[in-house]
Amino acid sequence: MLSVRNVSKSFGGVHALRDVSLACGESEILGLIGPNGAGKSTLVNAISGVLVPSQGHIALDSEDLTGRGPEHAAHLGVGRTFQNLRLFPSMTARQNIEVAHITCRRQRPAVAAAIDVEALMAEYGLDAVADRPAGTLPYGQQRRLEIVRALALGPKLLLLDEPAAGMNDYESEELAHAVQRIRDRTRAAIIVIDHDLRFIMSVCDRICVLDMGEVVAIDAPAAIRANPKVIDIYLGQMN
Ligand SMILES: Nc1ncnc2c1ncn2[C@@H]1O[C@H](COP(=O)(O)OP(=O)(O)OP(=O)(O)O)[C@@H](O)[C@H]1O
Repeated sequence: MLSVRNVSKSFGGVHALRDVSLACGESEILGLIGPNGAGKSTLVNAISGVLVPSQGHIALDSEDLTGRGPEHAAHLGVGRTFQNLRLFPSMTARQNIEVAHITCRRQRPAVAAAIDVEALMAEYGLDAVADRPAGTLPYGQQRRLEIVRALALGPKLLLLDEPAAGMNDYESEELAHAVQRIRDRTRAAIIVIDHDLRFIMSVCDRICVLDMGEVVAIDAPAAIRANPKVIDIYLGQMN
């Protein structure tokens, strides 16, 4: 279980996160929404060790993640995708995935043994392009490759930063099913950031709304839709 306790982060005079607390349990899909600049990416960066919080604590099960760096987070089973893709472009698709699988094998060999990299690539339609450099693949395949790479880490916690960006309705519906399948199979805790409210409402068990670095509400999708503060922020976009 992920626990974020009283986390704040400032960049100079900008308070990107103010006293944020939340939890995400095994097999839970938690959405993270909020207007541009609300602090969503900052929170995910703090959880994945990319940023050191100015205050507060982050833990996965009993292991402290606070400011320990992205490698430490990966070793503990925090997998993530990025808003702007961050694959190793000159390595092949398979090599990108193997790097994550090796990390898992080193730290959690039993988990790694249960992951079949070839089967994962086939499931996500990447088997035919496994030997092509990642940077030469079409955008949609690169997005799927990032997800497969995160899965090859055997994540206990999976962070998906705008996975539906640039997708049409059909693709985002497929993605919603894929994310739920991942949860059912891996029992990972999953945090999803996205601006596509329909996607978020359909895929998440609970949703956390951030605004100006603060948690406005954390609740089930139906309650979020009916929350006056949230409606105010989204100016009627909820329905
Ligand atoms: N490295 C940085 N240096 C200075 N300010 C930053 C930095 N990263 C984020 N900020 C600021 O912190 C605030 C929160 O930004 P953040 O990117 O976390 O928001 P977001 O909710 O992810 O927004 P978006 O939906 O546009 O991606 C913004 O005011 C942003 O300008």
